[in-house]
Amino acid sequence: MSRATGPERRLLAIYTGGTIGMRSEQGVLLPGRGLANVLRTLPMFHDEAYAQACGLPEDTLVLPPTHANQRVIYTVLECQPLFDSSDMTITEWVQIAQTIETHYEQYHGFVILHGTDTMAFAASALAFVLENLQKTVILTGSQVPIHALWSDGRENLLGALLMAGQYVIPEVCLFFQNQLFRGTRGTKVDTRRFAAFRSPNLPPLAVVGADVIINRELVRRARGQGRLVVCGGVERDVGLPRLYPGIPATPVRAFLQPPLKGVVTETFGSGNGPTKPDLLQELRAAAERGLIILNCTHCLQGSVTSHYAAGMAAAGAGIVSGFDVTSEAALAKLSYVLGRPGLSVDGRKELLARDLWGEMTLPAVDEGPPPLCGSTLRLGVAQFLSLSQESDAVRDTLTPSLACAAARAGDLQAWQSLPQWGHVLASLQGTDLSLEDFNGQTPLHAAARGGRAGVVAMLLQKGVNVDARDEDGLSSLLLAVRGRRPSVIGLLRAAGACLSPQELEEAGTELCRLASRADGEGLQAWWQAGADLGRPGYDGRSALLVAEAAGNLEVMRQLQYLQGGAGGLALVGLPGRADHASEELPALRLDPGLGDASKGQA
Ligand SMILES: NC(=O)C[C@H](N)C(=O)O
Repeated sequence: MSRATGPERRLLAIYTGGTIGMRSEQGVLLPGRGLANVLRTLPMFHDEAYAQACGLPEDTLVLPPTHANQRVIYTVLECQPLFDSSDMTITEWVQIAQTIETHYEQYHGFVILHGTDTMAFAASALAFVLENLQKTVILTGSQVPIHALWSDGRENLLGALLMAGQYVIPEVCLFFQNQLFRGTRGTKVDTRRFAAFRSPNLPPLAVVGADVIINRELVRRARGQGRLVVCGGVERDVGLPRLYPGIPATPVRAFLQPPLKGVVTETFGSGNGPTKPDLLQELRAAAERGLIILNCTHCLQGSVTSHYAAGMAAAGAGIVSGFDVTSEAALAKLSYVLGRPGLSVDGRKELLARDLWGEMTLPAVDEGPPPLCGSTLRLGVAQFLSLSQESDAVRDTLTPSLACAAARAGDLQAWQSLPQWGHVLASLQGTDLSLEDFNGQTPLHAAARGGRAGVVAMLLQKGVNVDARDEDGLSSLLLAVRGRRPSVIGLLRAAGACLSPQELEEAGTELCRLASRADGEGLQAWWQAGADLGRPGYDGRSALLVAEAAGNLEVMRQLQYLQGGAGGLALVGLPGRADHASEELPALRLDPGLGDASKGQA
């Protein structure tokens, strides 16, 4: 991810329909034409004086200048026909992808105005079919038409334009209510509220408040170097049945018949389904015919596992686990994988089981040796760096990044034991332990972010600057808070690290967001870092009020306790692990009815 430079950024806004541009006719909402004309009348969307001074064409609009005095110039391409997104299919999404392909070289980024009802399906489909994507693509829309007095459309569209105009995030994303989600991770969760989307299994890529906070570690690198390619050959004969308790075998058999080529089954809990022999027999028979079955859970959060005998694994090896993929992304992935030419059934299953574009989290496997030792490539680099004087310049360039990578992997000890790293180690242990990588991050940032308490302790002991800020002004403490790293937070605080006045001020809104999501661990991290949990968010409400409004009783109790209000609750550190171990400790948890002796450990 990088910040876009240059005074003018050109975007193509593809308007496909959806509530954002709808008009009411005889009491119902219908897609409305002429969105660009509406935008032209709104000063936040168009600076007429600038457009005239530059002689911009009629169909081209320009936003007022950004903070960095950049201009986002955008052209609205209105599709014909416009859709309520309930009528959109993969055919339309492939057409949108082709439109992007046609105009790819002319624009820095793309915004797609789309109905919210199927926006998560659309974002997922685009994410799979746009290969070698190196520019930002953002879908947005609204719950209320943009021309209404009280509408979320203006904020969503402006946010999407500003994000696509100012940042190169080479992914298909979904922007709603100040949050930028990975397109394959979003899902619509509310029919009316402005916060209509969530990304239950992946934090947002960016959150927009007074500042734009980018979760850099989540943003994927541009895929491929080549030209953008649209994979139009997607399979349309795919289905998404949801199992329910007592589902008879007959409708399942009927559903699985040809020409269907693949299904995403929405199963219970962690991927379980009924174990009735006749039902399992239907699934097995379909798998043997070559029908591909991708199993995902109907739960909003969490992953398919093989913990239960009732798991779909009982149906035989034919079923592929979708882990924590959303149903929307699973369906798009199935269409994409089945549409790939020249693959065997097993080849397709193998592809489905892989995380292709960040759509799912694979279970942690035994990580083996830490990433910085043992790899042939890295040993090769080490050898190269320790060669001779000619390599000094290269070594100096690479050392900061290597130091950060080592710190993040928690691997300094293993590193020390490798003689080839002598050169690098010497510079790391020399005068400048605060070596900055290309993002301005120091090894302390990297270790804090990775939860490497052992490395943090070592670096602090060697006297690194505890308050160093990276290029975005972020401190190691803030990274540890965001990553919920209690041991690291403890170490940094003990070394005198403090959140900056600005970080403290912004904490209010973040605390409210965590409270609304019942994220006790996140709240505790802020508290541990010294944030005032009573600080109000952007709308003047405190986290406690937000938790109350959301009915999050446990969080209310936690907040009351942490703010010193409630009795009878205690913070309990996990036994025997409260010291500064070399790895991050599990978060402290709240247990009712225990003494508060361990609070100090937090
Ligand atoms: N809010 C919306 O956009 C809903 C509308 N029915 C659509 O998906 O097109």
